[in-house]
Amino acid sequence: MKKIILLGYMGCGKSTIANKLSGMIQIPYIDLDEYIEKKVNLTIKEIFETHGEIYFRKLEHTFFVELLNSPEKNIIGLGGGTPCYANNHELLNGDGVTSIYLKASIDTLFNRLVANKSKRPLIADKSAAEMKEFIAKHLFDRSFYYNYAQHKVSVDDKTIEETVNDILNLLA
Ligand SMILES: Nc1ncnc2c1ncn2[C@@H]1O[C@H](COP(=O)(O)OP(=O)(O)OP(=O)(O)O)[C@@H](O)[C@H]1O
Ligand SMILES: O=C(O)C1=C[C@@H](O)[C@@H](O)[C@H](O)C1
Ligand SMILES: [Mg+2]
Repeated sequence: MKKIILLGYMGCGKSTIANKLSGMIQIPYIDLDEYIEKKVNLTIKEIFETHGEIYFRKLEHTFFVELLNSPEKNIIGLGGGTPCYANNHELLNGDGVTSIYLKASIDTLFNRLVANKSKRPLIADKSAAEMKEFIAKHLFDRSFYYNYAQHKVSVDDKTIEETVNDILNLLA
């Protein structure tokens, strides 16, 4: 089986869905953000604060390529911005990869992120009104890259189990 890559905007459910899927199909899940944090022994927030976003994007590319080149079968959950930098979108169609965009509407993302923004440096200091505007613009810019995924699964108004089932059907 190919490596399964889940991508999409912050809060679309990559970590939640990947964890559930991993348990069901018995393939290990690696979260790229967590992988980077372990490799450099800093949280994402600390990397942004200490070294800035450009440095983070370089790390993100390096470790994404490292994971793709590893021989293990696994599910890789990307960071929300991973496909949008360093030509990472081209890697979504490489040999040995099944890439799936978890597509969420602005409202779904806003509702999930508004109460849970502190670990996400790009939105941590925004008010609710600013966040909605930010998500709308950002999602518009990023959709171009997300659409390079081989498959798209809509997550709006679905339970975790329903989304996982949609993915299992794609993989069948
Ligand atoms: N049906 C659902 N599917 C997935 N996640 C859901 C669902 N309903 C609520 N959530 C919640 O949405 C929030 C965001 O999910 P999660 O952290 O998995 O997103 P993410 O895409 O990994 O975000 P990030 O890119 O910031 O790591 C979590 O609190 C999760 O519990
Ligand atoms: O959307 C983004 O650009 C980000 C999403 C997170 O997963 C982290 O990778 C980081 O906070 C940047
Ligand atoms: Mg996550």
